[in-house]
Formats: sequence, structure tokens, C-alpha cells
Amino acid sequence: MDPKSAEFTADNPLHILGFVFEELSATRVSGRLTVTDKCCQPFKVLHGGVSALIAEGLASLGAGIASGYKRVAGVHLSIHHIRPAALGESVFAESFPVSVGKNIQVWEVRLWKTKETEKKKMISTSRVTLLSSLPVPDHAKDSLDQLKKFVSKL
Ligand SMILES: CC(C)(COP(=O)(O)OP(=O)(O)OC[C@H]1O[C@@H](n2cnc3c(N)ncnc32)[C@H](O)[C@@H]1OP(=O)(O)O)[C@@H](O)C(=O)NCCC(=O)NCCSC(=O)c1cc(O)c2ccccc2c1O
Repeated sequence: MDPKSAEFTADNPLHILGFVFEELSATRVSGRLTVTDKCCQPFKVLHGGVSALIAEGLASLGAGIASGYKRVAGVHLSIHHIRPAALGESVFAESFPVSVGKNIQVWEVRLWKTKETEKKKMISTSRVTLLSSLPVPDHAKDSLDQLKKFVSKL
């Protein structure tokens, strides 16, 4: 299965909202989302919790790969919502590591508006801190194996 396809479910909640991954590696994770009704708060603007969800998901996948496919656990997330993304707009999300330690990783996640006619405009910037030295439980081994296959294909 192509990681860029709508069927790829590296992260179930992101998949449900229509997020499509573009890159998955130890140094960069990215993807795109169209702002639909499912993602909006009452003013038809991207819900701040969805931006935080994207940050948590991208940072966790990246940290999992960077740790050599150990289990990761997010321990802190901070987010600044710089400008709104309106219903119908396209959002590009990118994430990269700030620090990769044996136990703790810190990842930066940035969301951008991507109108072709305009310069990219930042929607939010997040920092996610993760513990990345935990053993993988048996029930999660299959999904990590699946993730490994996708990463090696890219
Ligand atoms: C918070 C800001 C409006 C502050 O902007 P500031 O004045 O500091 O900066 P700028 O003037 O440079 O503007 C930057 C950028 O903000 C947009 N903007 C500014 N003013 C307005 C405005 N009056 N109305 C709409 N948008 C405005 C404008 O697009 C500017 O961009 P440019 O492209 O023109 O440069 C601003 O920082 C901001 O809008 N931040 C984003 C806030 C946001 O989207 N937060 C997340 C969603 S809120 C949420 O999640 C939420 C959840 C709920 O469950 C709710 C439930 C019930 C009610 C509300 C809920 C809710 O809001």
C-alpha cells in the first residue's frame, strides 16, 4: 500500500479526518489535510485540538522511527495558533527533530496554509516532547512492522 494513499492508517484519528502522509522518516514527517466540517470549531475554522492532534501524531511517528521502532509516549505538547485555517483550505504539516536522545526526543511541528497563489503562511507551531525508549507490547508489533515496511519503501 502506498503511504500517500487514503487507505494508509499510520494514525487512526488522523486517517478519520482525511490526513494523507507524504514523508515518513527519522528526520522528517509530513502530510496534507483539507479543512472539512469534521475538523472545524463552530466558527468554521480548523479546531485547535486538530492542529495539536496532527502535531502529536507526526512527532510520535518520527520519534518512533528515530528510536529504531521502540514504543514512544508523548509527555508534553505546546502549541501556538498563529492564524486560522478556514473550512475548505489546504493545510501542509511538517515535522522534524530538534533533539534525539536515548530516552527523550523533542520534535517541532509546523502547519502551513498552502494556497498556490500565495506565499506559505504559518497556521501553528508546536513542540512535542516524547519518551522514546519503551519496549513494544506484543499487541503493537504488527503495526510497527507495517510502519517499517512503509518507511523502507520511501
Ligand atoms: C489570535 C489572533 C487573532 C491574533 O492575531 P494578532 O492580532 O496577534 O496578529 P495579526 O494581526 O498579525 O494576525 C495574524 C493572523 O490572524 C488572523 N486574524 C487576525 N485578526 C483576526 C480576526 N479578527 N478574525 C479572524 N482572523 C484574524 C489573520 O488571518 C492574520 O493572518 P494574515 O494571513 O492576515 O497575516 C491570531 O493569532 C489568530 O487568528 N490565530 C489563530 C487562532 C485559531 O485559529 N485558534 C484555533 C482554533 S480555536 C478553537 O479551537 C475552538 C474550539 C472550540 O471547541 C470552540 C468552541 C466554541 C467556541 C469557540 C471554539 C474555538 O474557537
